[in-house]
Amino acid sequence: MSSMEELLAGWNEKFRPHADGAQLPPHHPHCLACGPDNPHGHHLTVHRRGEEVHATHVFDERHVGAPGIAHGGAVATVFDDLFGFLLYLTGGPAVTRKLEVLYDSPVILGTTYDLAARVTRTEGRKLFMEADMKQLGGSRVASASALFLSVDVTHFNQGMPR
Ligand SMILES: CCCCCCCC(=O)SCCNC(=O)CCNC(=O)[C@H](O)C(C)(C)COP(=O)(O)OP(=O)(O)OC[C@H]1O[C@@H](n2cnc3c(N)ncnc32)[C@H](O)[C@@H]1OP(=O)(O)O
Repeated sequence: MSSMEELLAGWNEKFRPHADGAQLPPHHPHCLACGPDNPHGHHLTVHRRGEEVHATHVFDERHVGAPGIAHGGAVATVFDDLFGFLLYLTGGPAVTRKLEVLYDSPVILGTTYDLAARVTRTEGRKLFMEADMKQLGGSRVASASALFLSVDVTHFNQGMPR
């Protein structure tokens, strides 16, 4: 099965309503952040909590930037993908148009972090989102804001081999 077929497989299942507390399905098996079959991936597991999505995550040596510290791009990857799970609550596909990350403190490898994301405003096709990453029961280490734009499923045809 191609990655595109994997993305579209169960599309209706992905965008059906998900109960509060439910674990949300990965975008597709090889997704860099949430795909269970991607050996380089973050294997993010995400749950719905009310109108938010939540995850806990431990960055490891595959995500290293400075020694012992997560690469800023890896942190951004996790935020971007977490925003992608909010689409299961808003009910349709959208893609990142703008992503901004504020790095408050180094994200330390081997440490468990709590992440939460929410939609703050919608305006036509525009979805404005915010997220934060905190030490367990502790202070914020990073936050992010994003603009996603709703797209038709044909958007993803652009990834098909030519
Ligand atoms: C199934 C889901 C998986 C989710 C995985 C996790 C998320 C991802 O990693 S997605 C991958 C990364 N993102 C991408 O590849 C997207 C690449 N970009 C594109 O394809 C296009 O630019 C796309 C589709 C986003 C937008 O294109 P297009 O439809 O032409 O929109 P565009 O005309 O630029 O903008 C639409 C509206 O947004 C507004 N807008 C655009 N950029 C901004 C901005 N930075 N700030 C505020 N408004 C903006 C525009 O002004 C316009 O407003 P209006 O309709 O009121 O005039």
